[in-house]
Order: sequence, then C-alpha cells, then structure tokens
Amino acid sequence: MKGDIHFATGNQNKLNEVVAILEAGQPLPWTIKSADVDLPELQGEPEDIAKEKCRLAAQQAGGAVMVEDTSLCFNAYKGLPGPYVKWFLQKVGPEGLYRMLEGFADKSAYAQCIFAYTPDPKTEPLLFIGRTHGLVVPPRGVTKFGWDPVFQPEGFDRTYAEMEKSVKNTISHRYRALDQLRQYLLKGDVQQIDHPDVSKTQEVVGP
Ligand SMILES: O=P(O)(O)OP(=O)(O)OP(=O)(O)OC[C@H]1O[C@@H](n2cnc3c(O)ncnc32)[C@H](O)[C@@H]1O
Ligand SMILES: [Mg+2]
Repeated sequence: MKGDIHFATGNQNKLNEVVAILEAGQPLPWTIKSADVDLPELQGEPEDIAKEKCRLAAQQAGGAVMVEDTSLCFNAYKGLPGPYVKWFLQKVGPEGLYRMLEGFADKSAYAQCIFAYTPDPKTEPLLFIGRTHGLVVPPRGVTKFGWDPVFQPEGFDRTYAEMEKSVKNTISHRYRALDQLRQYLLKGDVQQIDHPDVSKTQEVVGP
C-alpha cells in the first residue's frame, strides 16, 4: 500500500460518486480519504480554478490531495455558466437553468469535470478532464444532485436524475475524468510525502 490520498470536497454527492466509481473499477494501492477542508469558489478558466483549488487544498491537508471542479457548459452561451453553475443553480434551480435556454434553438451542453491531483503541496497539480455531451431539457427525475434533472446525456432518453447511479457512473463527466486519474495513479511513479494534517478526514476507499 502506498499511503493516503485526500479527496477534498464539501459536496457529499461528489464524494459518493467518487467512491462508487473507484470501488467499481481496478483497485488503487492508495487509501482515499475524504478531507472536509474549506475551499473557496474561485473564478477564471475551469483549468485554472481546478489547479488553484488543489494547491489550496494541499496547503491545508498536506500530503497527496485530489480535488475536482465541475462545470455545466451551454453551447449557446459559449460555455457559460460553466464553473459558475453552482450560483445559478442556487438562485434559479434546475427549472431556471432550462429556462435560460428558452430563447435558443441550440439546447446542447456538456458537463465537464476536472480532477486536479498533487502528490504534495509543492508540486504543480496535474489535471484530468472528462466531458459528457448532451442536452439541457425540462427537469425530469428526482432532484438529488444539483442539475442532474436537466441534463440528458447523448445517446440516452433519460436525464442523469432518471438513471440508475450505476449507469451515470459509467458515462458521466466525473467517471471520464476520474478514470484518467486512476490510470495515471496505477501507472505513474507517484512520489508520496505522507504527512496528512487534516482534522476531519475519513477513510472512504481502501486498497
Ligand atoms: O467543495 P466542492 O468540491 O467545490 O463542491 P461544490 O458543491 O462547491 O462543487 P463545484 O464547485 O464543483 O460546483 C459545481 C456545481 O455543480 C453541481 N454538480 C457537480 N457535479 C454534478 C453532477 O454530477 N450532477 C449534478 N450536479 C452536479 C454541484 O452541486 C455544484 O452546484
Ligand atoms: Mg466548489
């Protein structure tokens, strides 16, 4: 076993999906622990946000850290709301997100997840990007996780909210990004400095 990687997030739904995706695939020789560190909502390009979030999390947590930042990008809006979807969702809800596209013929969008990983607080984070293309539709399904009821992935007649979790977790933006990070960790010669200093950590996936 190679040690711990802290997944820093304040979002329980993300954590649940990350655990389910990792448990369904090839086991990692690391223990993934959740770290409840306080992360700011940064602004800028999604890649820069993920990198900076990872640097800040690594400073707080010490040791190896992964974070992710998720965007929902409307093609009619040239990629917005993108990383700012959290605020739009909070103010107008899933229905309001759909209604933002009412005046547009193009309802296409993509969900994007960027994982950023660093083996220690001094190393530049690496990025792993996953996208799932689809349509923004009137909300269908139970609202359990964010904008799931308004996103219908390409090739499906169901929204993320109407799918079994096990199906979402094999085609989602999060799965696609996390699978690349998993491949990297399994192949890569990852240096590990093991000095976690997070008060609220919890083991979620063991080797
Ligand atoms: O602590 P962090 O990891 O940053 O968690 P967060 O909830 O702040 O998440 P983001 O900053 O990445 O903002 C993404 C927004 O999109 C939502 N979201 C993320 N992944 C989603 C998914 O797979 N399906 C639906 N909504 C999702 C999430 O609830 C947020 O409102
Ligand atoms: Mg956030």
